Amino acid sequence: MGNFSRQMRISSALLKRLQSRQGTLAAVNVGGSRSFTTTEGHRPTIVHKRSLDILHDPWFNKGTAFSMTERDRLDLRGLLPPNVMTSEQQIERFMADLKRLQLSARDGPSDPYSLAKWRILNRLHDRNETMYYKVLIDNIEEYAPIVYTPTVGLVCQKYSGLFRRPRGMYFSAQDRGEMMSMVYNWPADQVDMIVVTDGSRILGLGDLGVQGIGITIGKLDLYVAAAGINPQRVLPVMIDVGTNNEKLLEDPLYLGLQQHRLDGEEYIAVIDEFMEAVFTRWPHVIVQFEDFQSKWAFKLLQRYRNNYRMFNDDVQGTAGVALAGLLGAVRAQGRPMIDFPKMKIVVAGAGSAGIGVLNAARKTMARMLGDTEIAFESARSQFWVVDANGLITEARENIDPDARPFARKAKEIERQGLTEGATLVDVVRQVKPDVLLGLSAVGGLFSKEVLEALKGSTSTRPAIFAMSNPTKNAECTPEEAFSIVGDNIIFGSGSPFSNVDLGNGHVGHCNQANNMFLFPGIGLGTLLSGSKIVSDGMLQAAAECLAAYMTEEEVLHGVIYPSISRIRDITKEVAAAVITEAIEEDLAEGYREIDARELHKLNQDEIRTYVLNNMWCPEYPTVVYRKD
Ligand SMILES: NC(=O)c1ccc[n+]([C@@H]2O[C@H](COP(=O)([O-])OP(=O)(O)OC[C@H]3O[C@@H](n4cnc5c(N)ncnc54)[C@H](O)[C@@H]3O)[C@@H](O)[C@H]2O)c1
Ligand SMILES: O=C(O)C[C@H](O)C(=O)O
Ligand SMILES: [Mg+2]
Repeated sequence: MGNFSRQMRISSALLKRLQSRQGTLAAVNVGGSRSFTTTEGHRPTIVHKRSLDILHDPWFNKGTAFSMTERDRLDLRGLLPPNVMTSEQQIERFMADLKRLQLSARDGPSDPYSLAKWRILNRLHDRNETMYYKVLIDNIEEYAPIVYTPTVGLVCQKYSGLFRRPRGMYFSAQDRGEMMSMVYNWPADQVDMIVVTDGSRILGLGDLGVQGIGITIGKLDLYVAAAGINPQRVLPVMIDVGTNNEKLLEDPLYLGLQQHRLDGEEYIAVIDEFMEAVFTRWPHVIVQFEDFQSKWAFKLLQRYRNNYRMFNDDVQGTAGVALAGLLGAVRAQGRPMIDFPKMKIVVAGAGSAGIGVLNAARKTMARMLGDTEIAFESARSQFWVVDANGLITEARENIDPDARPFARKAKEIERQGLTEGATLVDVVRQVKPDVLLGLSAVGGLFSKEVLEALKGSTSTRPAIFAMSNPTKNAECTPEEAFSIVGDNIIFGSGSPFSNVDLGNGHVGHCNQANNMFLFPGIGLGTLLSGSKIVSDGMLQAAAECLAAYMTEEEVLHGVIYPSISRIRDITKEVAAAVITEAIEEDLAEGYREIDARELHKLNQDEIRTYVLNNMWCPEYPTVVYRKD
């Protein structure tokens, strides 16, 4: 017998009658094996479970076909994407995906079987979490590109077809006023890490609406694999406030709310309600904001960062990773780090990521120059920022307030032979920068012409960071960079690429400049320090730890970031640095049985051991049954 024929609906009128007759609150457990005949002549299916237990039970699960009243009755609200589907729609979605399978499995960005691998891993994740994480940790280099960037981008794009079992929670614009109770539908009493998105800017792929949940799952996979956060204490969250992606708005198989995005006060009210709800149920949780469009990324960060344990990965995590790369590029030229304020840096992209990097780099330069206002002002002139409209100058109309501090002055650019809106190639040609850094989400932006222009760099070893994700959005490939600019360059990309064979036994090293080297350690360090906020100092400590991680020899060989196979070790180091800083700033309040006073007594090695001892490892525990 198929699932659908096994399912019988309990009408809400019948439910009320049953409840009043039996004095029970829920539709489950009604009458044991007794059965009632509904007005439609159907008999209800008696279930002895609710919440995730139902979704995980192939006998009773209807997935997205659970009606809203059933979702309320069975404590399922928030555990499914918001769009209720008919069984016909479910089948159509499944069939469309099945038909696409062969094609889909072949269009992985660099690996033709990436989606097929993702499906197999995902099924293991659904069946056996311990085994899944063991596979992931032991083969992180091979499978990070599948569960994380770049394949996760493809997964988000194809989420409608790939969706099987829900993972994580969905809060939608329709849940206003309900979130405080909905959070109790999640089965875990302890949640350490939430990664939340509103799906508005997923990697460089734009607005993917509810399908963006995939990125939060991928980030939390790294939290478990790299930081050893217990997988039973992570929660991926999608806040569905609608989408402005017209294709999804018209797609009958789309799983999210088919309305335009909420904006302004209405939008903020939804995010506020979510924050209040999760921090009420789990006061010690850390919330990582991920892939929010720039318009909201900064505003929400300012709104919450002083009152909640939260940070924005794209703004703050990326800033730290890029900063570590910039310092690495100075070291790779054989110069002391203190020379950093002399670097000329051209940044393409002035969104949440680009501006985050610019602010962090400017502050670091200013600190190195004596931390005065004059130093801060003089650091500004090391940056040239190019966005979709070209070079940003003070002459720009309607300039974004976050970009304004980096707008070049008229006098300066005149001297440099540049004008408002100058093209990237002209800027590179005139400025002859030490570093060209891309966070534009425009694949191929560092064209042959731009790279040719970079050959005129005044640096002995120019650095190119093509940081946009996923692979097809990278501003250039390492092959292009090494072949056009020269063998001596430093190269980093957001998504993984292979090293380049330069001939004569030489290898052009491709670094992965991705925030994955920081966010797991920032989260773990914050958790274990017990700090109530994620301070600028803690973020700076994380970045400096990453910058100092590589040896002199590695850096001189162009290796400025660790390989992903070392991600657990670098994460431990970053977490220890974050804890040390939290202690120094008197923010550390302790974690579980270790209190603030004890934390203060720990030396560096003891802090590292403390971190290691608190990292979850994928080993089977002994399981016993107890009736409670
Ligand atoms: N490697 C990492 O760790 C990392 C971290 C965060 C974000 N990213 C990537 O950075 C990219 C941007 O993210 P965001 O949140 O800042 O996005 P965003 O959409 O807010 O910003 C994109 C910026 O690029 C500019 N841009 C567009 N076309 C351009 C062009 N032709 N020339 C120059 N600039 C152009 C836009 O004007 C805008 O300022 C994404 O691809 C994302 O995946 C990478
Ligand atoms: O997710 C990534 O791989 C990095 C970053 O957070 C991004 O948005 O691109
Ligand atoms: Mg991101």
